[in-house]
Amino acid sequence: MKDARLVTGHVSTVDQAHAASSRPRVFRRLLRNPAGLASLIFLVVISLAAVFAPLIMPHDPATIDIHAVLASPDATHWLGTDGSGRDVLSRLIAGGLVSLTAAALAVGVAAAIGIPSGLIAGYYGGFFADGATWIVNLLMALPGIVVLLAVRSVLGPSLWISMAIFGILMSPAFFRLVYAAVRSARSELFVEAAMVSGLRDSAIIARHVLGAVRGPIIVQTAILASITLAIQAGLGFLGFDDSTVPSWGGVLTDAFANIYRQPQLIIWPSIIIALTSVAFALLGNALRDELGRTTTRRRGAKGQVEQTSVTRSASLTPLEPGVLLRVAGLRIGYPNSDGMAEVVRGIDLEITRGSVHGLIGESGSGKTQTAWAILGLLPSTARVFAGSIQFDDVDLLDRSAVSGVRGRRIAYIPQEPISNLDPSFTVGSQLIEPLRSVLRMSKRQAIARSLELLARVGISDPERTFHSYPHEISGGMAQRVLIAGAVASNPDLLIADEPTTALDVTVQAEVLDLLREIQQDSGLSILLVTHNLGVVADICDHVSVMKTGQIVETGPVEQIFNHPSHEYTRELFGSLIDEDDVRPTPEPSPSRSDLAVTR
Ligand SMILES: Nc1ncnc2c1ncn2[C@@H]1O[C@H](COP(=O)(O)OP(=O)(O)OP(=O)(O)O)[C@@H](O)[C@H]1O
Repeated sequence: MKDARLVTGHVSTVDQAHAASSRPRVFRRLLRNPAGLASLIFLVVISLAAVFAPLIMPHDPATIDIHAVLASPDATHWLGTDGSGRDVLSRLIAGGLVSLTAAALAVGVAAAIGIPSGLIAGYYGGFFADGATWIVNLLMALPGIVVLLAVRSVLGPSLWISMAIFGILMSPAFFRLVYAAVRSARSELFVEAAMVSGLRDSAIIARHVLGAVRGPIIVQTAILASITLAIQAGLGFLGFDDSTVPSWGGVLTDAFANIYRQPQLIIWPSIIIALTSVAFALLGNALRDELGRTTTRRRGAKGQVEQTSVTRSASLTPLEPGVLLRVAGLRIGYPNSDGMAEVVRGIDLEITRGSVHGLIGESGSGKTQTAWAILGLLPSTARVFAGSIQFDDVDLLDRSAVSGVRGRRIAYIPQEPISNLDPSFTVGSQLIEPLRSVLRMSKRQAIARSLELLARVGISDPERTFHSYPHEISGGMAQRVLIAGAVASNPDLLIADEPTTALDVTVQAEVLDLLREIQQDSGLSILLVTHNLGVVADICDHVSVMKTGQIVETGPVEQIFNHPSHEYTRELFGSLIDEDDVRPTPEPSPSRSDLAVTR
């Protein structure tokens, strides 16, 4: 069952990663897509004609010729003349600039409002999201045409004002799309990993979240441009635009007015508007085909993790010498229909400097909740209603304090290595990112440090791994990469949550050896969350046994293994006999003989 889950997850991630890695080739693939290529060529030609209109128009589009009113197409006026004797071809060419600019204005206004608000609301949630959603619902409920009529009666007929208002009315389309995509991207493990690595929210949004919504935004823009062009022509027909400025809508209006006297006039603006709208829609579809695979991202195995809203409840006292982390009387709960479901029920835990402390217990016993509480990354719905977490002299229940040490003095190694790497970026790019923004290294320094770290975690070809995408490396290598990233800042405490669960048995052994070697070389402390007594026996100095939110037994590994005092611990030992995933004794690996993390 566990294997099936892992295999499924791996395939999914690889597929996405593969799609993501080919993003730079999206444009080339678009050119190979017949509909994409045709629509792109058409739109480029139309845009160039609009921009260079003064050079290619055969007549002045505003010149009225009362001797040639509603003339049929001939050698002088290729598409005939309108009701005022103006050259239709020239007016269509000149109107292209107005119509395309007006469409761009509406889409630009919609994007400028909808995208940032969707990003902020999706990423932070809370009051802003509630308020923004309320406004969006209001905008969607407004009858657009009535609003435009009201604006016209107050400000007069102006295509630009009408399109700007129309842009505001269309902004919910962007908001809802971006909001949903960001909520989804927000729960990706690689976004959580970026938070744990200490990156600022703005950097996470710009790099990981915006990347996830970029595809849908491009597609939505193309579709809205198509709609806006049609609407713009309709507005002209209803008399919302300025009749002195040539536009496709204006030409269409004139053609309708003279439909019985010169029916062919209706053909030209209709064709150009329809073709341009279709070209935008086809381009959007082609882009969606190329980018679509990268937009549906797999949700992480853990629940959605947000900045925790915790309540401090205990004052801190100095830690005894040698103690690095002290958790005292910690209680965590989640509101439910019965009041509060307590998932961590008053635990005490001490981690001494330079030791490996195992936190073991059955699934659901509260191990991960304890680890996330230490990292300050509990879900927003979690309530810490008693206790304290003190790391050196830092109160980890203080949000601003914990973000100051997370990614610097406290690092984290997750359970599913591949899912914790963003498939859109190379390994190297993800390693240098926190080094640059958290440790303020120059790009050159960060690259050198990353290569050095990759070598030190036993990767035989650091240069190649550095330039690889996550789907191009194995799970074991990905975990080594994450370990390299975690120890990059020379942390004092490393929290490893089931770091070997997603790996096969031989790789598990290698990763455990690596962790132990790094710990011994650098003297950092490790809190190792696991459900595997074999892992505890392998590398832990101390162990705390958790059951239903409580620590039932704690002490040196030898003591607990030789003289387990709690019945539950004895049961765990009983089950160990049945376990088939106890690691074999590893062969010494020459590639890691030179492991040493510089401090
Ligand atoms: N967001 C949440 N809302 C409500 N309950 C939650 C939430 N997250 C976790 N829990 C509950 O908290 C309890 C402890 O979960 P936790 O993830 O810490 O268990 P665990 O010991 O790490 O288990 P595992 O080894 O399976 O990861 C579980 O009963 C779980 O259902």
